[in-house]
Amino acid sequence: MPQQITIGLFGFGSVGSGIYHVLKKKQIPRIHLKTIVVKSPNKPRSIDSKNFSYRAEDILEDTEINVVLELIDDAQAAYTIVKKALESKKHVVTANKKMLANHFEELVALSKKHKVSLLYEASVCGSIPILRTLETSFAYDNLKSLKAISNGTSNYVLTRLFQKLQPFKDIITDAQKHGFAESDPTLDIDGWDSKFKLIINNYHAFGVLNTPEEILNLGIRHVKPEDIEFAKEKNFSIKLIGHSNLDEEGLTAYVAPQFIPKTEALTSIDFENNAVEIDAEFAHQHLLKGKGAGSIPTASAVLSDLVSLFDDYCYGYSKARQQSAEFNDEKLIKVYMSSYDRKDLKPIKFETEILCGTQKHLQYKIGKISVKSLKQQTADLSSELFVAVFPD
Ligand SMILES: NC(=O)C1=CN([C@@H]2O[C@H](COP(=O)(O)OP(=O)(O)OC[C@H]3O[C@@H](n4cnc5c(N)ncnc54)[C@H](OP(=O)(O)O)[C@@H]3O)[C@@H](O)[C@H]2O)C=CC1
Ligand SMILES: N[C@@H](CC=O)C(=O)O
Repeated sequence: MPQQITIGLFGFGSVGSGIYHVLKKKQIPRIHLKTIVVKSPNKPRSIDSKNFSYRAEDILEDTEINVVLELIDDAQAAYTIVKKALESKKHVVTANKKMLANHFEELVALSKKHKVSLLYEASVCGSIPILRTLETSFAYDNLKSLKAISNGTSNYVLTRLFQKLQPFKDIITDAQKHGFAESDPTLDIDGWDSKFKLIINNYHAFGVLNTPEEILNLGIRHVKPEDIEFAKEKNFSIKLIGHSNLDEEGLTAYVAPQFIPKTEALTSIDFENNAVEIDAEFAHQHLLKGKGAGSIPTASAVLSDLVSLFDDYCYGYSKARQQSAEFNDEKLIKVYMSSYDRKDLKPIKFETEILCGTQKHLQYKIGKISVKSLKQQTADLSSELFVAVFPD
């Protein structure tokens, strides 16, 4: 158990500055923030520039620093930092889901080899303690499904679009101002960020480790006013969902917008809030909800990881040890797709076509298709097709 936590912090953006202020406010005994490393020497800062260094070695080669907080927006640079930190036997707390999803196995193995903790609660659903909950409360229950609204930016955009018609890019600008969006917001709106989070969730919930390449991610970029009108008329909301379902045929997992009946709890999750709906064999249904993005709420998850180091906390990965579920993308799902141009609907071939229709100038069709086929058929689409999962 470390007697003293001496922190080296990488990044002073939305999350990095958040944890700085939280630590300053809490003044926790035996926790000392020693060094902050950022990238750009000439950037205006909210605190004195003498607080900053620009050399990673100032943290990585400082033997007094025993904990690295990795809170930067560059997944490749983060990988290099985290790898070196673990190899130097420093504990790591990170919020970087893109880095984790791409290097999961290697980094977890490194942390075990060097007997240090690698914690990342903030990487999935901001302030919601989902990973700790899966690890502790559901470690020996059998999870049947996990549905997550895990991207605050997309949920913020959809909430605003359902409130009133407004330009998509103006809402993204607001999400950036609030510090919710990734530096590259296409990660948010095209479902990549949700996919990285789904990969992390799946490992803790089902013991299945997917690669980013094998998971379908569809986003909300092409949602149109008529799609929203259609949803409202039918008493649905539209949410971007990371959906994982385990049955005797294996684990089906994908990220896509979904039409959700207004009677379901997930429809009430608005703005940057996130939620995770779990269905487990013994515990039945649970819903965790809370702020999924933003400076201070995300910092709270970083803080909880940090203080847990006093108890030598590290993840047990019990599901990975217990289960050997196979990933299965052959499952058929019911899908809605729409475009102003009927030609855009043609290239996607359903297994079974159920319905074709129009909503003002919008053409749509609904049918059944396997997750695998949908992934293959939407891979190189250049059209403005909006695709969403439709309830059975
Ligand atoms: N924003 C949010 O709500 C959430 C973000 N996350 C994750 O947290 C991480 C940080 O996000 P966020 O705070 O929003 O990002 P920001 O863009 O607000 O800040 C990024 C920070 O990283 C620094 N940085 C970038 N590259 C380097 C480098 N090579 N060495 C040192 N510092 C570097 C930047 O330095 P400089 O200031 O000099 O430009 C900046 O301070 C990301 O992985 C993100 O996905 C997770 C949950 C929620
Ligand atoms: N960009 C992300 C930040 C938190 O992970 C989001 O919008 O959810």
